[in-house]
Amino acid sequence: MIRLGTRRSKLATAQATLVADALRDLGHEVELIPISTTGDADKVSPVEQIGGTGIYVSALRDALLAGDIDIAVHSLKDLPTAPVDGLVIGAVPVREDPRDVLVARDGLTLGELPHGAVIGTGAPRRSAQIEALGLGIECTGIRGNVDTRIGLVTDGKVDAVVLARAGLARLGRLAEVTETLDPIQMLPSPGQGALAVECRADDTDVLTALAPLEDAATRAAVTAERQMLATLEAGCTAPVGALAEVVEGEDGPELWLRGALGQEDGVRRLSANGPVDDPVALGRALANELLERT
Ligand SMILES: NCc1[nH]cc(CCC(=O)O)c1CC(=O)O
Repeated sequence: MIRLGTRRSKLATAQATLVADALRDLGHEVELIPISTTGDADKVSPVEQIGGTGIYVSALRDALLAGDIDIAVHSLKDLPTAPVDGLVIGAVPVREDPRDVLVARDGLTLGELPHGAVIGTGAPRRSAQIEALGLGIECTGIRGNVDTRIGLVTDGKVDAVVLARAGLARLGRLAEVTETLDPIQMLPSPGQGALAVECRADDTDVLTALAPLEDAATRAAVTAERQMLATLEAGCTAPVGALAEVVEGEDGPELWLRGALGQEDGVRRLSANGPVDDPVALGRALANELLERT
């Protein structure tokens, strides 16, 4: 029996169920164990104020280390980049669409929103990239789950919200999307759309069970994105967008990484290519290039 720990939100439960079903298809018995996190208990305070995105994962990690659960399913973008002693990401399954989407009133796109329109988003990465478009669109901080955020548009509290396409896909709510944002304008959060299945580093049975869920291309991409973030975090606190993809280069597959760094006077964007088997070097190099030009 594999005990799978999950947050209680609809999205977390949907993601946990995806992993549980994949493991059951492989012949394993899986039990879902819901766990409450600080991020779920306080849905009002800005995430930065109550400890950053790590608030969503620390309770799950504690349960893993205590042996109360065997695996934890996280949205990779919510997982802090610092490794935890005794834990590893046992599998990174194939990624959903990593892009952000707009859910706007009256079916509007970003380009159709009027000057002075208000977009609800609590993510500095999203507001920095929207403001850099120079459209006179304002961003206002919001929190809450996907239902709450879409409800703000339906109730006329904001003109639009920006959400991860992957979350809406997993909740069966893609019909609400009014525009999928091109990464040229809106680079997603490092790891967005990907899941991390975390387990104890010495749990060989579980590591063996998780191996078939692994997608090598997704692992390479998110490793580059997260290394870029980790290197930038050491050098600044500005908002970061990143997206890596395995593309067909002249000499076979290579990794293409795009990065965005929010600055006071706009958003700096750069990209770089590198070998698929060294995503860490690529992420570090692009981060250093972004920092050098700061
Ligand atoms: N910050 C919360 C969060 N964490 C993961 C997702 C969506 C799923 C994903 O990106 O994998 C979301 C919601 C959102 O940003 O719209």
